[in-house]
Amino acid sequence: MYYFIVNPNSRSGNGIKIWYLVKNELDSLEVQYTAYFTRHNLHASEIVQEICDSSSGVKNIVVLGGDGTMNEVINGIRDYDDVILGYIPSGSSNDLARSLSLPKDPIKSLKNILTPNRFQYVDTGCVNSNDFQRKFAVSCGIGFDAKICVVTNRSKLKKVLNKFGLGKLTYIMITLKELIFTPFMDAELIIDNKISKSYKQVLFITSMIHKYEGGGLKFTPDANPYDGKLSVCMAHGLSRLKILFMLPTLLFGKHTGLKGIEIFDCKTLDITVDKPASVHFDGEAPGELNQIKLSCTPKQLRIIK
Ligand SMILES: Nc1ncnc2c1ncn2[C@@H]1O[C@H](COP(=O)(O)OP(=O)(O)OP(=O)(O)O)[C@@H](O)[C@H]1O
Repeated sequence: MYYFIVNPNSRSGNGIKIWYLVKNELDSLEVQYTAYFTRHNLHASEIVQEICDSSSGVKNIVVLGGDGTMNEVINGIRDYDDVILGYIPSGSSNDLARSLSLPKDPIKSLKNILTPNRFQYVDTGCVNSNDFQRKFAVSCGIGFDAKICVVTNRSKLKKVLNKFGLGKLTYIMITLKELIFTPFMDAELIIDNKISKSYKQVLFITSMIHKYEGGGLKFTPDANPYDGKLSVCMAHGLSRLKILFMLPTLLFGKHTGLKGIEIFDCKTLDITVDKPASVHFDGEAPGELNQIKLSCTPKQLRIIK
C-alpha cells in the first residue's frame, strides 16, 4: 500500500497536472494506493503524522510536491525508521531532487518508486529557537537567502511567471532588490559547542545538508548529505557591490575561495545575531529571529534512489 501526499498547488498549480499523469499510471498498473491532497500550510505534516500513528510497521509514503512539501512531510514523521520515502518532485526549485539526482520525469520517478533498486540514507537538519523546532531536508539559513524566500513566497509575480516557465526571473528580481535592502548583521557563532567566533557585516549564514538551495545555487559544492554534518556557507565583510559580482559564481560553486566567503562543516551551530533577521528552512520562512541552534539529526531518512 502506498500513501501519496500531493501538493496540488506546487509550482503554482502545476502539481495537480503532474498528479493526474502519475494517477493514470498507477491505475493502469493497478497499484493499491491512497492519495491525500494538501490544502494548507503544514497540512502535509498533519497527514503524515496520522498515517504514521494509524498502524505499526514500515509505511511507503510518496511525496509529490516541492521542497516545502517535503519539509512538511519529514516534520510529520516521528521515527524515520518507520518510513520508506519516495519523491516525485513537482516544485519550482526542487533542490532536494537535484542534489539527490532524482529523475525529473514523474513517470520515471514513479517507476523507480514502485520497483526500487536501492535506498539512500540521507541526513536531515534541525533548527531550534525559543518557541519552535523544525527539521529541514535541504538547508536552513538566516539573513539574505531567507529574506529572498520570505518575499518570493508572498510574491504574486512568481505565480504569473511560473505559468510561463519563468519562475527563476522572480528570484533574480527579488534577489537584486533584497541585496540593496537586507541589513547586514553582526553574528556570534558557537561551532560544535566549543569554538566561538564573531563576525561583522554578515549578509547570510546558511547551513546546508545538500549542495544546492535557491533553485540550483551551489552554496556548498562539497556538501556530503550522508556524513552526519552540516555544511555552512556564510558571507561577511563584503560590500554590496562585491556581493553582486559574487552572486553569479554561486551558480557554479566558484565562490568558495573568495575573500569574505567562509565554508565549514560542523555537527551543531549556534547563531546569535544583533538584530532579528529572516530565517528559512527548505524555503519556508517562519519569521524573524535573532537566535537559532542548528544540528544534524541523529537518524537518517530512507529515500528511494
Ligand atoms: N492546496 C494548497 N494551496 C496552497 N498552498 C499549499 C497547498 N498545499 C500546500 N501548500 C503550501 O505550499 C507551499 C509550497 O509548496 P512546495 O514547496 O511544495 O512547492 P513550490 O514552492 O512550488 O516548490 P519549491 O519549494 O521546490 O520551490 C508549502 O508551504 C505548503 O504548505
